[in-house]
Amino acid sequence: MTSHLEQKNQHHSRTTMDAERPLRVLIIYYSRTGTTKKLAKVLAEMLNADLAEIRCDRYRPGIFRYLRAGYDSVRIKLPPIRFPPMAPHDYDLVLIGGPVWTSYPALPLRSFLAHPPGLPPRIGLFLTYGGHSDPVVAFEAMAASLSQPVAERLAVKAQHVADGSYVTAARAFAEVLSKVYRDGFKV
Ligand SMILES: Cc1cc2nc3c(=O)[nH]c(=O)nc-3n(C[C@H](O)[C@H](O)[C@H](O)COP(=O)(O)O)c2cc1C
Repeated sequence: MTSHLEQKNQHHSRTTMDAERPLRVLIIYYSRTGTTKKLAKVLAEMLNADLAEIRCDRYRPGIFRYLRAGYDSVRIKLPPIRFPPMAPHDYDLVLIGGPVWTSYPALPLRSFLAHPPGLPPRIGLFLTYGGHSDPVVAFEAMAASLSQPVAERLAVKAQHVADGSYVTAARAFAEVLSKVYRDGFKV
């Protein structure tokens, strides 16, 4: 069944360049404990996007690995990651997201951004965070790793993912991206 939002997005997914083709969106994310994954999934539903998960065994859940994540993060020790065999460059828009660790993007995300595959000219960013640091620092670190300008960004507190209120913020973000696409990207 097509949801109201999907119908709306199909309508919004028109571009001045090609009025018939829907916006092709890829969402690339890392999530250690599932919070960012929940946000990525709801965004994928709203934008009719494909999902690509960055995986990293080094920080799989558990208290020891939590401590390891913090320890490595402070030392900027970039871990090996796995990324599905996808071609992000083939999409109109790529969203990249993950959690904040020690004020910066989580290390697996930093590993990805250190050697990204080809990316399209339009990028959006999203982060989840506990709330004890300002996500602006992490957004700026992500943007500094990219050669493309960032179209839009969204930060959601883990608590708001847990209580469900993140859906409103996710919808506003998805609608801005769809509208920007319909009206023509400025970046
Ligand atoms: C090692 C580590 C460091 C963290 N550092 C911060 C931080 O500096 N600021 C903050 O607001 N949240 C911090 N957090 C909380 C996470 O950003 C937050 O719980 C996030 O939503 C987890 O996402 P995930 O479930 O997708 O892994 C940290 C979490 C971990 C595991």
